[in-house]
Amino acid sequence: MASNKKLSNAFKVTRALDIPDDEVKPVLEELLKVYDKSWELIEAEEYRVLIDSYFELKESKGRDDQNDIHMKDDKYGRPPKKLCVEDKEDHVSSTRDKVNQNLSWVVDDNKFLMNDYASERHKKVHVKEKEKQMSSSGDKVNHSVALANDGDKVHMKNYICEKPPKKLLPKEKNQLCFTSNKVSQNIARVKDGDVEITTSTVKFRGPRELTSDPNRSKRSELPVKQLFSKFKNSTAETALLESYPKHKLYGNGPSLHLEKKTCNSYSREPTVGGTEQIANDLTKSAVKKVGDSLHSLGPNNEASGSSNSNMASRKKALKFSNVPQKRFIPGENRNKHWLSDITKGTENIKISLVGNEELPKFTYIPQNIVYQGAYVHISLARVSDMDCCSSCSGDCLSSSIPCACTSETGGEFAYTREGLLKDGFLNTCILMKHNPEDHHFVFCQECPIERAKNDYIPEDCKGHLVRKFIKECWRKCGCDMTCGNRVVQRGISCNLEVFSTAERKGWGVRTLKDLPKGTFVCEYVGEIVTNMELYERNLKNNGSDKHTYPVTLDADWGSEKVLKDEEALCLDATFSGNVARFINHRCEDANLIDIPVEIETPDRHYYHLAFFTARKVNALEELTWDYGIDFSDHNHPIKAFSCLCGSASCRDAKQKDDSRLSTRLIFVPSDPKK
Ligand SMILES: C[S@@+](CC[C@H](N)C(=O)[O-])C[C@H]1O[C@@H](n2cnc3c(N)ncnc32)[C@H](O)[C@@H]1O
Repeated sequence: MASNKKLSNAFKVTRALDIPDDEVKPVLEELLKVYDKSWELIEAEEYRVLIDSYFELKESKGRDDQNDIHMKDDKYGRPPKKLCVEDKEDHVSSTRDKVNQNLSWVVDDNKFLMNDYASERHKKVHVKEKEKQMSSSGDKVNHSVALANDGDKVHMKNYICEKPPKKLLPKEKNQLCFTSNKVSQNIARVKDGDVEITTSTVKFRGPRELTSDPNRSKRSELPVKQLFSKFKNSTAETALLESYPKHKLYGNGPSLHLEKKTCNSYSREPTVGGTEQIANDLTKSAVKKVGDSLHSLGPNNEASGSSNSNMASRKKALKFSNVPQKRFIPGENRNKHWLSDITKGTENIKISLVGNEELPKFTYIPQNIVYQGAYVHISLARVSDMDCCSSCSGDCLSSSIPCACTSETGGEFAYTREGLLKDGFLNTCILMKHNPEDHHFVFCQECPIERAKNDYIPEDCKGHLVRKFIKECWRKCGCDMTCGNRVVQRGISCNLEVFSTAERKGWGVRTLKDLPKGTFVCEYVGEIVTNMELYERNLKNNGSDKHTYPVTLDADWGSEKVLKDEEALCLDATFSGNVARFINHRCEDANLIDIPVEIETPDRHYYHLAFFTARKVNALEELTWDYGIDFSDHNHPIKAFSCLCGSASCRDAKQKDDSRLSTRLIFVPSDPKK
């Protein structure tokens, strides 16, 4: 359908609700930006997102207007008396642990200590008592951030007024206020003694897209003054976002992540790493030492020396890093969630989450990580010359002679030049998984699974499916990262979304674009635990978790007689994992297949488990894989869920039918007449 037609269809719906076209248009534009021009998501559920977004916008404007009126009531043009500390906490609070991000300045022995619990940074600046006042200037300002001190506390203030005050009034000094979704930015500098302080007045309009400006990190080098003059016509966020080094936004600290919002002026929850982070950094860059009085910062921007408050804030920060940044959810359905990037910037690509399930509680990790007892030994010395292609260069796939890394796949690369898994290889994997023959199973002499259940008299091994491996080039190979035999290690490149499934399976994953057969989607990432550790986790959990997230890396278990505990490994994404932890199960005809991939180590106790499309998958289709569950195994340590996959070959439905049938056969009363 042409866009015009789509536009007029959308207007038809909104007009029916008496919403003028010109008010709908900007909302639509933003949604299209966020959804990468995908109309399907906007059209879904009778334009639900559009309508919700519109009303949310309206609601937030209403709130803003009220704020403005409140401000104007003050005939002295002073900042409001009570500026919603509660609001701030409310907005910043995370949905998971109710941890709030707090940004405040505390005077500690005549020093300013900036506490930023989310980024775990502390700065101490010596300032004389009289230097604790900050003023801002600027005529067209209606939102200010300033510092106020009272007794032993100095707070960051944020208020709205037509002109920022020259001097903070004593009564206002105890107010901590840090909310806003609007207005403009102004930075003014006050020099007193040897300390130069910049105050900022901020106009928040919702963050911009952050990824595309290559000059951003260069700009971040600009001194504050230059920065300000460069951006004096922009909003604070624009200025900061544009000047902010990307690694700081998307770097190690998940909470440093800034996000794009659907609409400029949606009721803005001052978000974790959003508004606060900006103001934090504004202020950090703003407080500039001219003499010797500034405390030196450690390598991680931490103030040298530690204190109890440092420890406390560090603890809070650690807790906080697990928490997904909650975003607005438009409209009446307050249970609906939207996160623009669950990966917190750790993947190549953002992965959004939308839906009304309880928000997931886990830490996003883009790569597997050893929990405790697992033996994963990665070293170049263990990669023999036979196991790599050190004489190759550039892209191994461009050479007419297959390199040593193809030995695992019969002297042929597993991937095509287009980066897809070759049909032949893929079809064999699918066949082996779904129609395994007897010789596709191996049996361990002493199975780690049975051993974990009973150390003394383990039962016989139930068998493990023999798997075909892909082997990718790696560090000891002569080729580079563009090599066509390095697909999984380059990470996710598909546009994925976590969403709530209609079938009550909880969260699921869907693709936002069509995917051809053989596309690498993502790997299953989690904590690398030993089979024994997993067993103990399951015992502790006692089946109370609604959803479970472990996979066993048993593709090579049969090749060794007895595996040590630390070599029998599993991946558990319950507490830490990547997007794959949301992929639901489908019996037999799932559209993804999991394939073992050898990358860093030739020993097969540890390998990667990668998902490839088993057929062409259409945009918005849910992605599924067959967990390989035996629904009739009631002795399994993890109780199988009741399968809602809806597949015609659903094994759970089949075994339930079978058992119903056998029950009926037993209990059907015999006909007395016969
Ligand atoms: C790896 S998680 C998948 C993501 C999960 N739906 C969530 O909300 O986090 C596996 C859990 O999802 C649910 N699940 C997955 N596939 C299912 C299916 N076909 N039918 C019912 N529940 C399913 C089960 O609770 C299972 O323990």
